[in-house]
Amino acid sequence: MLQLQNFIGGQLVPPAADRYLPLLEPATGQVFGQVPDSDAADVEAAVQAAEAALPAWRALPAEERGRRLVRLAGLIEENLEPLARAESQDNGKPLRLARTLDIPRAASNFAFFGTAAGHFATEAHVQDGVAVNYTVRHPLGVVACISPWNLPLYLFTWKIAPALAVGCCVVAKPSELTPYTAFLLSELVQQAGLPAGVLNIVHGTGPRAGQALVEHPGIRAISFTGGTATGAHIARTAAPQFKKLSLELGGKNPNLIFADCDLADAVRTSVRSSFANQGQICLCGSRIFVERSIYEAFKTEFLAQVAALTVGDPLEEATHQGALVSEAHLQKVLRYIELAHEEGGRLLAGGQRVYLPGRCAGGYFLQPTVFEGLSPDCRVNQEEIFGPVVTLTPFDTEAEVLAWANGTDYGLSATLWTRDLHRAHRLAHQLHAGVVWVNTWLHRDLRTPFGGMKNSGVGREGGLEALRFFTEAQNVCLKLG
Ligand SMILES: NC(=O)C1=CN([C@@H]2O[C@H](COP(=O)(O)OP(=O)(O)OC[C@H]3O[C@@H](n4cnc5c(N)ncnc54)[C@H](O)[C@@H]3O)[C@@H](O)[C@H]2O)C=CC1
Ligand SMILES: O=C(O)/C=C/C=C(\O)C(=O)O
Repeated sequence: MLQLQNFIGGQLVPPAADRYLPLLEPATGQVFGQVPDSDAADVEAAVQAAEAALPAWRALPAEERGRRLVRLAGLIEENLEPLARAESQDNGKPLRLARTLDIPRAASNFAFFGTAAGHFATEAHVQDGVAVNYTVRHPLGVVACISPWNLPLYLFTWKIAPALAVGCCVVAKPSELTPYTAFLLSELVQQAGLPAGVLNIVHGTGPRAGQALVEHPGIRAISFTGGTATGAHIARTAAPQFKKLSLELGGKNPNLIFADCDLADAVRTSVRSSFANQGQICLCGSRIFVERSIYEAFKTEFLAQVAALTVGDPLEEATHQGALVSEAHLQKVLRYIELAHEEGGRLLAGGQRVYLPGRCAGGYFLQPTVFEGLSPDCRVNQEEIFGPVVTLTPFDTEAEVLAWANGTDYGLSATLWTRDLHRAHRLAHQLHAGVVWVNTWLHRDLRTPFGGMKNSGVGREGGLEALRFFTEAQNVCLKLG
């Protein structure tokens, strides 16, 4: 049986306590491997390896660090198929999605930040004739990157790449539910010529390995993506040690669909933003507000396209909807479906667990689910479900829909559908969302600031924001004359 290992000091090593957790395939419910159940001893070894590697890594010219990261991007591209298969097996997502989105984006993350390393510049502030101040950005040192299960390699690399690019050494922990591609990355890291200890990967649970990592005094910064409750817990642990924090948390994202939109595009893209990756992307639009004059037309076409989504074996090319990540997560989403009924929602589509025949008989499948008739302030419209469940609500005025869109504790992303440019800008600036898409969704440019307002997070990832996050700014003031 497949047995994953930690990657510490350039070596694949078993966990110190020799304890393992089962690794389940969500599409079948079957165990297909074991993942280390690491603890504080493994974290200690990883931090020590990172500290030992730090002086040489930070001293390398940025272009040279960048070259190694670009090489790693190339190796990921060369291994697209095995990585995509591993991601699909581990997470339950359609193989097609892993092949076209997750793994290519993991390669882009390294290529982008590898290249960015050589373009990263600092500021100078000249006080005419008096002094010149210039900023030096020192790598923070050893940092922790903790990532979730929904986009495993995509988000794991999104954090690691900028940290390595600026000269930090990393101890990274992927989700214990989806560690397979991070393990495969260990092998590619060696081939890319990253020196031993520059990137260390410790597998295990949040409460044991994750907590030990967050608490470790040698860790100078934590970049975390995951649930809001976990983010709050990490912040409470890290704050007394004055660790720098980047928290990318949950969302309850609105789609605002105006009557003057391109309806066909709005429907097609809203189906994707509702159900891509089984609705398990923090950016998925789960509250769909439609201007009343086109509500029925939108609903009819939306439901027709939802009915055409195939829930099936993630390995099949025809599958649109794979399995949810775990039985526990499926049960959580099913409880929200019950709650939607209790809160007075009318079920328009789905609502049931799917039992597939054959290989996938034990898998965690759910129909794409649509409700209408729920008030904007009910729990289903307020809490992050993180699954294939969306609500439709008609609106009458811009002010009304803006209040509803902003009326949650979250503020990650929002999608506007309108041909009126004035309205698009007016509303975009008033939306409490770190990312606003107009007439598109999940259109990513890796240079842009990425992150959420309110309970959706602290700080921004992407481009210069990420490079700056992993550095300590120092001002040097030189008196002139
Ligand atoms: N980006 C997002 O928006 C995500 C949101 N979620 C939401 O969070 C809910 C809970 O999902 P979980 O799998 O429990 O996500 P989680 O937020 O607990 O897990 C994310 C990562 O944090 C680690 N972790 C957990 N506790 C930790 C701790 N005390 N210290 C350090 N690391 C820790 C986990 O091992 C994993 O690597 C989901 O139902 C979903 O609503 C989950 C994943 C991603
Ligand atoms: O950076 C992106 O393109 C997407 C990020 C998605 C998440 O952070 C998430 O789903 O948790």
